[in-house]
Amino acid sequence: MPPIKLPEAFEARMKNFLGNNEFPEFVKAIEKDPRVSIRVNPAKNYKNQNSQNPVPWNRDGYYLEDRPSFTLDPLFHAGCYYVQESSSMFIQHILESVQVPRKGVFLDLAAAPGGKSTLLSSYLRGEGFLVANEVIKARANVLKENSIKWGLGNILVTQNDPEHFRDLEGFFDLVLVDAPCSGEGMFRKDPEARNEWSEEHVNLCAARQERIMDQAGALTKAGGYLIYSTCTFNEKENEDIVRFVCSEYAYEPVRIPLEPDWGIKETTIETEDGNFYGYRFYPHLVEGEGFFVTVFKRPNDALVHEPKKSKDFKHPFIKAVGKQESQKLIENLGLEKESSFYNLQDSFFWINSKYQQHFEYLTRYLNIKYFGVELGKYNKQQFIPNHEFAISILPKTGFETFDLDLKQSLQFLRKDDFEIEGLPEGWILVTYHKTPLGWIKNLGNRINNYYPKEWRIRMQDHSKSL
Ligand SMILES: C[S@@+](CC[C@H](N)C(=O)[O-])C[C@H]1O[C@@H](n2cnc3c(N)ncnc32)[C@H](O)[C@@H]1O
Repeated sequence: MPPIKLPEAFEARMKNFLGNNEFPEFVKAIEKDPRVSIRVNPAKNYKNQNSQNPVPWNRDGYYLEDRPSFTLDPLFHAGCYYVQESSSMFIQHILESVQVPRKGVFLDLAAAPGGKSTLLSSYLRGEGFLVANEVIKARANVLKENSIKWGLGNILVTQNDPEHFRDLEGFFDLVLVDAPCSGEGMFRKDPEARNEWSEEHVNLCAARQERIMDQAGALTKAGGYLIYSTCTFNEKENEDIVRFVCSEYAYEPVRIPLEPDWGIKETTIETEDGNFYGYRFYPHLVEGEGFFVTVFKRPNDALVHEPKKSKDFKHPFIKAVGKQESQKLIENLGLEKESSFYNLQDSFFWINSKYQQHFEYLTRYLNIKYFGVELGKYNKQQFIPNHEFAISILPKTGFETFDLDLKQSLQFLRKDDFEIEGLPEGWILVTYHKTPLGWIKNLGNRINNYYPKEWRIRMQDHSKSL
């Protein structure tokens, strides 16, 4: 099939922007196959086979030689890595070079499907807490699934319009807005995006980005950082939005160190408040897709919004678990002392006590889809563990484990029935290469498979996996 033609107006603008020498290189690169890359989850037990091809700006990122069948790799379902194009992984280089404190509360305002949220979650590790928000319901469900698979338990998934954050001015240590955009940088990876492009759509996106940034600009606390990114090339959605933010809010520029051989282009953006910096990723210069990112710092004398501590936590659905019952959970499940528990219906959820106050405060304002780790529930005296608990990085002491081979793992992930000789009776955590996949229960005469129905894999063909 002939490639989908690039929109004429887009071509004319890019030619003007890049110049006659560079433009043909850009077009040639767009017609090539995109480079597939993954970002490994450092909190999971994963032996990466691709360490010879690292992404230069992210120590967890690796290029693959071709596109394997991720669906048929159990470790993909176990959250051992995330398939993410490499330019987006630059966010980690920003966090590390600016040394953004890990102890904070971060917000990813436009988060689905969760590529950048899982990166932020790894950066925060056990120290900080992330609010991953997505306004569109179906996309928020995908974000929830990916947050659960990543497994660190430091994410609060919300489904809100940016406007709903208006009472949280000055609350967050870092706000990331990976804005919905016209997607010019995805013309290679997703050629259909070329058909959806028009000058009007660019203008529409720019107007929406202004609306989002008008809210987002207020949410960063004094000394905190605001990161704005898009996967598009035009200035209306990039540099002009940076100027808009500067016209609305007091921010300071942040310059990010680059290695010349990375091919990333720094642009200087003149604003009323001096020069800011944009980082542009072009497919003919970097091993990645089109991307733009800029970093702002909130002045130290700006607002700091501390969460107010209330004695009794009140929420229409979420209930705090009392001291005695919490102690029982800690002992029975072998969890750390610094654990706080909540009930949603009869299910128990875990969060790290370090961010209990922030979490409880946020529940007043936001529409919550998921938080921490859903552990399971008690049926009489018996604990019924949840899948979310199985694939989290929380310890699962006291449970039997059994390592499946590839065939058995795929049977488990398809939610098929299967038999294994010699298993003890009761709940068993099944693993693949020692990484948890989920629960089975051996009833003696049969084995029940507790893999979530809605996540089961349907692909039968056993072709090349990672
Ligand atoms: C570029 S995508 C985010 C990708 C994500 N950060 C990642 O790395 O996986 C932009 C997201 O913004 C959401 N969005 C659309 N309209 C929005 C709006 N008005 N306000 C906030 N987010 C919006 C889209 O549904 C989409 O999920």
